[in-house]
Amino acid sequence: MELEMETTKMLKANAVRCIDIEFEDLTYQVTVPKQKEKKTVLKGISGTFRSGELTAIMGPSGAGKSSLMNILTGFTKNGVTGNIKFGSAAKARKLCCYIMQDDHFYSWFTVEETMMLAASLKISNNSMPIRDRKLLIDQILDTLKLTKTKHTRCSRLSGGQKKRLSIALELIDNPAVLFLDEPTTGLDSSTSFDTIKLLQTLASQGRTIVCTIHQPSSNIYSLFNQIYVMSKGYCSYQGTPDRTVDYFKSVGLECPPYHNPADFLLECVNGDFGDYTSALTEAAKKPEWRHDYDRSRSAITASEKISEALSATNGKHCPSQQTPTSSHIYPPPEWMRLWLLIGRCHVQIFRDWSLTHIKLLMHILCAILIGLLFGDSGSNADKQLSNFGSFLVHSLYLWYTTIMPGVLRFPQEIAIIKKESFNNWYKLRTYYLATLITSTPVHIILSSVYMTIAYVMTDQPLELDRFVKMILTSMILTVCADGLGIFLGTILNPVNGTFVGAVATCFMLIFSGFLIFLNHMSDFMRMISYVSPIRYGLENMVLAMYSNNRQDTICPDDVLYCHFKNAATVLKSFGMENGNYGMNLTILVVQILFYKSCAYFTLRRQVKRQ
Ligand SMILES: Nc1ncnc2c1ncn2[C@@H]1O[C@H](COP(=O)(O)OP(=O)(O)OP(=O)(O)O)[C@@H](O)[C@H]1O
Repeated sequence: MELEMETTKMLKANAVRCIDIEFEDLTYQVTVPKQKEKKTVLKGISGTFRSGELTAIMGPSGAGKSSLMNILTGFTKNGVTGNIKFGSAAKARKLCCYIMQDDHFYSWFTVEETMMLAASLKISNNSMPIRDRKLLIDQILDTLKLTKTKHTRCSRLSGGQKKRLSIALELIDNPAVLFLDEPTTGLDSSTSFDTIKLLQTLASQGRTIVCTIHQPSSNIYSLFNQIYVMSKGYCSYQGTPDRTVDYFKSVGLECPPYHNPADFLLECVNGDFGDYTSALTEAAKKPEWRHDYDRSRSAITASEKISEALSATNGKHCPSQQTPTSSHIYPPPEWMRLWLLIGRCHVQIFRDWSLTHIKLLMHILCAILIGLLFGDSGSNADKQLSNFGSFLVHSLYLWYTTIMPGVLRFPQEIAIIKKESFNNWYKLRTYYLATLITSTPVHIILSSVYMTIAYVMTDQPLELDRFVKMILTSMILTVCADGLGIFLGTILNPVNGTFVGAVATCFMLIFSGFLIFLNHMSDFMRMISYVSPIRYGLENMVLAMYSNNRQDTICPDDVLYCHFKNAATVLKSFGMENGNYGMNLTILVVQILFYKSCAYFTLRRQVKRQ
């Protein structure tokens, strides 16, 4: 009761727009590899999900429940025929939100912070000032019994609290239609009941709420307004829970006394009492079993009727589909969302100390270790070959420590990105840009710290232009590694991504011009080496140190002959005398743009995938 009152209070500020979903003769075909004929997943099903009602889609595994949800939410478009109508709304997709089975949040944020950010991403300052947004959040959290967890980090919430937070986040902009994929999975019976009761309350205020559910208990089953049963791609029943037993009796299936009708229903469509699929499919088409039988005979629209009923019984208001909403909530402009997402990424970087602090510490320690290992190789004419080796170590170290986290970045976040971009929190390109804007400075800082320490410790010439060129090369090479890493992360799973990343790095190393000098490669092999970013990085480090009239290095007194004393000799011996620093840098930048653009398109493909 208290729950209902609070929800009503919240919704006074934001009236719900009533949207009925009607679909007719919906067919969905998929191509199955190695099979000539297409597989028909949905076989001409029809139905209506009314606003103000809570509908459960039930059926055995493989019946087509998720396929139906994905089609209605707009996730699946290919292979679908039939008509789908979302009331009178032109842009139906924008009115729905989809709460997926698993609840994914950024673990470093508290419930309140997550809600506040979602509110800022969904509601512009002009349509609701920040003070009102805070009030709205408090009301939603109160309604969903999450007030006590306001300052708890999302990762520490229980399963039921996570589910309620998922719902709370989507309630911020008061969607007209909510789809939920198995909202009770993983919850105990009491929490499951509370969750469905909450959905029932939210539906009774005018929303259209549709969820898939497996084997609900009898008390949960009775909370639904409509049950839509699917079996083998057909609709086997669409009616109220209380008429289920009579319905199955009409086709000769008698429910034993004291048996949960939901269990009986599943046993029937599972074929436990024989194959009744065609009998049930035919019976389900009869209007008298449909839950909206009376309404379909009435002249007034369903929404108006619900609106009337709600006004009469609960005093709640549900505007007609033709009437605009009483309150206008506008999303903020995309640049504002970009700003907010940059803020979120920054907070995440600083709170996830493993991401930045450990990396920084490792870079410092490794630079010192490598510095100690190579000693005065930068100035000692007898150690110039080792100095060349140190450049390869720098290139490889920066490349490897960047590409691997890159491979893992998006797979970890894909579920959150999918959820947030699908539910219109932001456009994918805004999110992608925000991650690039925040991650690039981190790579620049980390590579500069590493290279500065290594440069000084290996006794390289203390000339500003050479130092700047060295730092610039290491920065660009690091950002390039990040580009390839995220590209691999968007096309491969983490296991394959790390494997392919490691193999690609090995080949880039082979073609870098150190293990086999560029002038020792055949023309064809040298052409392949032009693909390797490590080649350009290494060549640029060598050019930064040895080109532009570099003074001879010092040959120690105890060494008779130092072949690499002269910088020109070094360049000639390694086949880099014709190298062009600016050109190499440009090629690296082009590679960065290529990898990062490809990564965006592959990420978009992944996000759009079911
Ligand atoms: N893109 C696809 N390619 C091949 N088969 C598919 C595709 N999409 C769905 N199917 C097949 O269609 C059938 C229905 O799948 P769907 O996921 O909709 O079932 P479901 O009722 O949601 O099952 P569950 O309850 O186990 O999640 C399954 O046999 C599935 O393998």
